Amino acid sequence: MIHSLGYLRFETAKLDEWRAFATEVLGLVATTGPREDALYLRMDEHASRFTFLPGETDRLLATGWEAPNRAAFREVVARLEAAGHEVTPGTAEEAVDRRVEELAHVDDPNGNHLEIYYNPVLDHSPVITTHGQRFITDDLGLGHVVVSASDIEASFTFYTEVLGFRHRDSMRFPAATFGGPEGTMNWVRFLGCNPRHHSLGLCEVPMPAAIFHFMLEMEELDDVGRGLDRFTARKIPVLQSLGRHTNDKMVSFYAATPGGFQVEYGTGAIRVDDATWSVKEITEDAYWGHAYNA
Ligand SMILES: Cc1ccc(O)c(O)c1CC[C@@H]1C(=O)CC[C@]2(C)C(=O)CC[C@@H]12
Ligand SMILES: [Fe+2]
Repeated sequence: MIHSLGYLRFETAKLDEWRAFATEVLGLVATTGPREDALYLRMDEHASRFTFLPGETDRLLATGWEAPNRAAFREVVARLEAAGHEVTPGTAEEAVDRRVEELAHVDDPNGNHLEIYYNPVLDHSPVITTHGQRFITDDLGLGHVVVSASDIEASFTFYTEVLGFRHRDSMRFPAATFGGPEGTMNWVRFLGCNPRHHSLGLCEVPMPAAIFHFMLEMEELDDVGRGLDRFTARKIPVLQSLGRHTNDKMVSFYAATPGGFQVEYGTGAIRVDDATWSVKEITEDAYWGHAYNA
């Protein structure tokens, strides 16, 4: 139903900081786009995977979810409407700005804004990343994103039953980590829509729509190690040290972005076959590493 996480759109009060961070530290490729005042970033042949619009605040404006074709796009819209969600058609101008054929807007039950689209425009010029790393994208989408879900049951139903995401696994964490009551546990649930283990994480926290992190996956461990060196050299806080996740087996670290949320920079994740996958509860975030450096 949904093919992949296609793009992320942000508002930022720190556009110049984001431009330097995204290109020099993350290694994304700055490109031009319909708006002169926006920052567009490429990872692959998609014309833009990340768009930053200048504004007053730093926040995620939309997760862009790609439908594989027109029929699938129409079906997703119909399913959303049948389930009682308010779907707003994107305008022709919005489609030009996102460089897709058509899009629709909808909010998830916790206020995170989604754009569903199909037929993205490609840019066939070579993707020359700043540090020569290759991002693993294409049919797996740009990576993954973890968002807040104050009512995680409602969001879980929305993404799995309406949009067709598959539950891959979950983990409990102390609610007190994010200001919840002492002694109770909350869920983080990992959902996929293609062989990438998760394209979306839902984090049960008593807060409004928000992004925790986005993840970029690279081909080589050296790409991640060199990335870690760049964060260290610039004294950008690394908030969780290098480690290997117990669910998708990714080796990654987490660091601060100019937006106040985090980036996960990793490699080596497994691919999932829905025919044989079975849902699990993991009890540790990592086999080793991922130490919190608060
Ligand atoms: C546990 C885990 C597995 C794979 C991932 O790609 C991944 O990001 C995580 C951690 C998810 C999650 C988070 O992003 C917000 C803070 C959370 C809820 C914690 O406090 C523990 C797990 C963390
Ligand atoms: Fe993650």
